Amino acid sequence: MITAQNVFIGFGKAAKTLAGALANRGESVIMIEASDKMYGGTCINVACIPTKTLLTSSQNNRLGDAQENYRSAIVNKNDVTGTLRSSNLHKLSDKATVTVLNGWAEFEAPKQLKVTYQNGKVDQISGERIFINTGSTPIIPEISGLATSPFMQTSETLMDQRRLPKHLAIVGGGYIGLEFASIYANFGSQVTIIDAGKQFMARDERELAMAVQRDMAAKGVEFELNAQVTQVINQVGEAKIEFNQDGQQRTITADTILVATGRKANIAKLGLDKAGIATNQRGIIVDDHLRTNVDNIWAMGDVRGGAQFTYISLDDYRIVLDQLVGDGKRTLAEQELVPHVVFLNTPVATIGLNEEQAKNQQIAYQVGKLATTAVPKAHVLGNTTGYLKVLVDPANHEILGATLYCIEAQELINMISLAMHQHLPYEVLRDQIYSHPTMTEAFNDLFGTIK
Ligand SMILES: Cc1cc2nc3c(=O)[nH]c(=O)nc-3n(C[C@H](O)[C@H](O)[C@H](O)COP(=O)(O)OP(=O)(O)OC[C@H]3O[C@@H](n4cnc5c(N)ncnc54)[C@H](O)[C@@H]3O)c2cc1C
Ligand SMILES: NC(=O)c1ccc[n+]([C@@H]2O[C@H](COP(=O)([O-])OP(=O)(O)OC[C@H]3O[C@@H](n4cnc5c(N)ncnc54)[C@H](O)[C@@H]3O)[C@@H](O)[C@H]2O)c1
Repeated sequence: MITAQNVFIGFGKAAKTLAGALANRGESVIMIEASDKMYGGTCINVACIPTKTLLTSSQNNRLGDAQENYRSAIVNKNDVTGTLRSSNLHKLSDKATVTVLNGWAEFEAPKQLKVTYQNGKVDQISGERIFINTGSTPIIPEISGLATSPFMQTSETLMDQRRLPKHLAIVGGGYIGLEFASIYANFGSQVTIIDAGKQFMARDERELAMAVQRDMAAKGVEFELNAQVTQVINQVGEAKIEFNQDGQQRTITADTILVATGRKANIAKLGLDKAGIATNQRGIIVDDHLRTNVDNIWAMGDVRGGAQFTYISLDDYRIVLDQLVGDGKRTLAEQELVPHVVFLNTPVATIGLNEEQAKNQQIAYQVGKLATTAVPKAHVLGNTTGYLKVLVDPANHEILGATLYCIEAQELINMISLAMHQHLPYEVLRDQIYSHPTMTEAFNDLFGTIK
């Protein structure tokens, strides 16, 4: 039996950060990670970092042979993820009180785990505290011929292919679908998004959705909305994808199908029932402090069935650390107002209310709007697509929300988020002295348009 004060299942964002913090306090830590290709977790190995690395490469590689550009981008992406994987491992494994085990963990009892290594060897582990951070996996919809299709890929497997798809059909037009569509269209694939939803970017205001759809279409991305895929027929060299759309049966062919229809919490084969840990259809049930129903067992990150973002997993670490070494006041409530970013050629970043929601909910607001083309730095960067829009409260002048569709929106949104969390009147951002030329200085003019 190997024992430690703190045992972590899964090397995710929350786990690795909390493990490091507890080890720095001299506590003993066991980190159990199923795959030696996943040290550091999903984000750095197969999700956020590789996709954003590929997006950058796809934007830079406009000349030359498309297939060769793609192949070298994959090699570069592997270099980036390999470097981060190694540094993430060493950040923990080099600490005196940390043991990293490479095997599959499952519960045998509330405080007891079994770890099975690749060679079949098994260790028994016990911990005073156990933290579950096992992440999520792609949902593969039950569509005849899809799961067994040799043309089917997930976000993870597609990024390991060194052959550029000729025609990439993406089932699902959410975060992953849109980001991969941008990347692969830039590299030169023909891309078709097939989404079951009636509305494109249903969570966002129509003005934004229409602008994004128009701009992606201009880059060659095709959209099939309100489309229920009924069957995949696998042929030599390509698949036929049949779908129902507005009462009509339609078919397209593609040599690669990316399934991007959401991700589900990784709770299978964890032995949660042996520990008596309660789950629902979304994942492990936790309270506002991320405690499961079993004492001294927490669940953090995607596995707890909340919003699936790395920065949410990181904040989960803060909530748990605060209980262990602080005053325990931090809860999930702080995660209610967070930015969201879709990383496209022109990124989309939103926070709080959009104008449609304010209207529908009859919330009083004033609006400020600026076309990206009015921002000098956008010209310097060579991308003047889009607009910036903010809503403010007419009574106290605080910011109610922002929709930024412009180059560098992923950075700008964090300053708006800060102002919202600090309850600053919008005039603070309007009258700030910003360095020049930057995208941030757009706030002088943007908030100057409030009326
Ligand atoms: C393609 C893609 C792009 C994304 N882009 C972004 C983005 O730009 N920004 C953003 O904020 N979010 C993004 N996300 C979401 C983000 O990646 C996840 O929300 C985040 O990585 C979840 O981290 P986590 O802490 O829950 O655990 P993870 O990082 O998923 O770690 C879980 C770990 O547990 C291990 N594991 C599982 N079961 C066991 C077991 N029984 N025993 C031992 N180990 C186990 C797994 O191997 C894995 O390493 C993206 C996701 C995808 C798929
Ligand atoms: N930039 C980021 O922060 C980022 C990037 C990628 C992924 N992520 C995270 O990963 C999660 C998973 O991403 P995702 O894109 O897989 O999920 P998603 O929930 O964002 O989108 C899923 C899409 O698939 C569609 N869909 C569902 N079933 C379908 C079916 N049978 N046929 C056709 N369409 C179908 C839905 O209508 C929806 O548009 C995201 O929710 C997000 O939390 C974040």
